[in-house]
Amino acid sequence: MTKTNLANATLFDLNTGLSNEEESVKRHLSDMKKLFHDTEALEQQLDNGDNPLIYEYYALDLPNTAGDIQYGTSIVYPGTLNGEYYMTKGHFHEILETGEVYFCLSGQGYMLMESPEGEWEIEELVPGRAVQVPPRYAHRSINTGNEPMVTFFTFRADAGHDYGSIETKGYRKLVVEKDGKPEIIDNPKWAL
Ligand SMILES: O=P(O)(O)OC[C@H]1O[C@](O)(CO)[C@@H](O)[C@@H]1O
Ligand SMILES: [Fe+2]
Repeated sequence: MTKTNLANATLFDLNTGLSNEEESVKRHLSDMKKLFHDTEALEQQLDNGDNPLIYEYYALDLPNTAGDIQYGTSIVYPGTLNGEYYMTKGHFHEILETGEVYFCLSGQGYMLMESPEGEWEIEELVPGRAVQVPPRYAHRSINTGNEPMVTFFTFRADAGHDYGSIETKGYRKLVVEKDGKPEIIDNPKWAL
């Protein structure tokens, strides 16, 4: 029997979601310019020299042939921009028929999902809850709590990321704070 060297393992902190072994990808407010609906409030905050870290995640350097699986953690920090909760950019996969699983380790929020045809889904993320994103659905995680929201994700490693329509049009739905609680509203800026 030959011992191969193909397996991969990474240690993540169960509370923070962070790993000392790898460098995370960090997205600050300045990376989210067209993604929050109140672009004026965003520019104002940046002009005031306030550029908070909105989220970070791991894009591990793993093999990505068909059959390989990518995995990592994602950490969305708490906060709002004029009522819109901090969130990830969100994306489709280049291989559109790709599903993905997120398992919430800590914090609370939602996974907002949308197909190219405009069907949408939303699932709550709380510690211990696993959410399967269906194939073809763009997905964005949204932190509606007061603590960092940590998820573990896994999906086919060759799927790629497609930000095209998200960066130009956004999502059809937004999750905003209303009377201290999350509310789903239509994106006033979304247009065909
Ligand atoms: O592409 P976004 O919206 O910045 O989010 C990145 C997240 O999605 C993933 O790409 C998984 O599809 C992770 O790497 C990460 O958690
Ligand atoms: Fe994804």
